[in-house]
Amino acid sequence: MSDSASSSPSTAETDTLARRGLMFIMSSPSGAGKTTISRMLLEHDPHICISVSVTTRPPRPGEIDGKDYHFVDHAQFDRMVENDDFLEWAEVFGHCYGTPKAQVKTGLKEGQDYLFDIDWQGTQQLYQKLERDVVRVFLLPPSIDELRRRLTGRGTDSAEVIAGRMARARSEISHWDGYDYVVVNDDIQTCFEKVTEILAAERMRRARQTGLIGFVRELMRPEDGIAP
Ligand SMILES: Nc1nc2c(ncn2[C@@H]2O[C@H](COP(=O)(O)OP(=O)(O)O)[C@@H](O)[C@H]2O)c(=O)[nH]1
Ligand SMILES: Nc1ncnc2c1ncn2[C@@H]1O[C@H](COP(=O)(O)OP(=O)(O)O)[C@@H](O)[C@H]1O
Repeated sequence: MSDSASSSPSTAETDTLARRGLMFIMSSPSGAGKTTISRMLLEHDPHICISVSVTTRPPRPGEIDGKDYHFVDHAQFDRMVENDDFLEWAEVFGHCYGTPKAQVKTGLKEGQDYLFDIDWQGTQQLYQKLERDVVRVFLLPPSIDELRRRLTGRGTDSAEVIAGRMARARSEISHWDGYDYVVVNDDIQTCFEKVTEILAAERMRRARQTGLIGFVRELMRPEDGIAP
């Protein structure tokens, strides 16, 4: 190896520079595809994990306790609120949803990224508390008709529940301007690629790359015997 190669930082070093984790929030009107995109991200990216919310909503068929949500009853949820166990919580569609505090705060310091599938109310609360760690992404459906088709096609909700979700869609969409990025989820693969690019760029933000100070100091160190 030449002198210049051994004294300059390698690509491997730059890839593993210490970095503070980020909170990657994805919101959308119900049915626009945030659960689908979240699952794709988690499957393809080993550096991000989901922040599993606590909810009083009953599980849907196929949902697993502890993986999709922590399913609790109202009394348990109220106790967690009283104990200040949540970073944020909100009532959506008549059920309570909350983001547990414990894991995220330590994980961020260790460089762990977290994905949040939460609504606009939770997004505002997290942004107020942890602004510099938060990246806010809003997904839009290509049309209202397509949103209805997706909610119906998902086959998890009754006609009444779907009508309720459709009725709320317009008010949810009205919060699009409280987000850093907005992506129209038309083709699923294209949407996934765009979301992945946002995540990659946000990881490179200077303020998040806590290892840069030492790295740059090393780059600027005068070489032995050569005056600066
Ligand atoms: N504020 C907040 N919202 C949440 C949380 N977990 C889920 N939500 C939101 O609650 C809403 C209903 O979620 P869900 O019942 O899973 O149905 P979905 O709309 O089909 O994903 C969605 O807008 C979620 O983003 C949370 O911890 N906090
Ligand atoms: N780009 C897309 N094109 C077609 N169907 C989609 C697309 N994205 C998601 N879907 C489907 O739409 C339904 C709702 O998606 P989901 O991810 O559950 O939405 P949300 O979590 O926002 O409520 C699911 O059946 C999903 O497979």
